[in-house]
Amino acid sequence: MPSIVTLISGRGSNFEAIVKIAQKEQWQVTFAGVIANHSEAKGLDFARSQGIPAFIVEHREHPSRESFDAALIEKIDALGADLVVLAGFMRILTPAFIRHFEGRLINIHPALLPAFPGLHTHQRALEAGVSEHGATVHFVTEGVDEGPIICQASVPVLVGDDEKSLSARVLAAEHQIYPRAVKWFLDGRLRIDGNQVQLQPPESQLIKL
Ligand SMILES: Nc1nc2c(c(=O)[nH]1)N[C@@H](CN(C=O)c1ccc(C(=O)N[C@@H](CCC(=O)O)C(=O)O)cc1)CN2
Ligand SMILES: NCC(=O)N[C@@H]1O[C@H](COP(=O)([O-])[O-])[C@@H](O)[C@H]1O
Repeated sequence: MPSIVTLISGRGSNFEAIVKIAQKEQWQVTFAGVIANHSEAKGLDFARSQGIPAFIVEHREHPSRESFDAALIEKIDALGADLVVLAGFMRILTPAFIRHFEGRLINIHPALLPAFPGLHTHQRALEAGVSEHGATVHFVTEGVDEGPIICQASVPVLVGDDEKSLSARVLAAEHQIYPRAVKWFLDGRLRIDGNQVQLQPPESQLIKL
């Protein structure tokens, strides 16, 4: 049975959405563990409530990114991961980490990449005056938020939106598309052809909500 290790930094709502749909649809998958980069990550509480092993690898206790990432690799390998899911994980990962998990490391980004890579995407979208925003699931590569796109969903930016209202609308979209992308991976439907992700059998990778 394939196993997933999830990395979080905060509330872990994407992780929760994946676990709940996996339970509802009775996926054949093991959630081998959740790892947070600091102890205040509330998503650890949800993991514990579900009997999913929860761990903290405190990035502030490491002298370098390389040291932190090496500790992450050791923990993830000890748990066993066919897929590593970044879910609100807020640390840039080193080339060594990327190489170690290449092709089985995914992330959800709160924007329609390639628009708005990095942080503070909702505020930046509002400041840019875009009429649509959204979320992207992608394979993770050394470059930040540059990896091959697996799927996306768009949401409207409404008159009167602020960062709170827009982020909530995007987050609701994330909770729909991330579980879909994880299941595609688990079902062996994703192939990377150069920088393009091919889904077999084909279906739209721009998900209608
Ligand atoms: N090598 C890669 N690492 C990560 C990627 C990636 O595509 N390549 N995706 C990110 C997730 N992410 C956006 O989706 C993201 C997370 C964090 C940052 C960032 O600047 N982090 C700062 C610390 C910020 C903080 O602690 O609040 C940092 O690491 O110095 C940018 C983008 C996950 N990693
Ligand atoms: N660059 C990474 C990033 O900004 N991730 C974003 O963190 C939020 C909290 O996720 P969570 O509720 O799953 O913890 C989500 O919107 C996710 O897209």
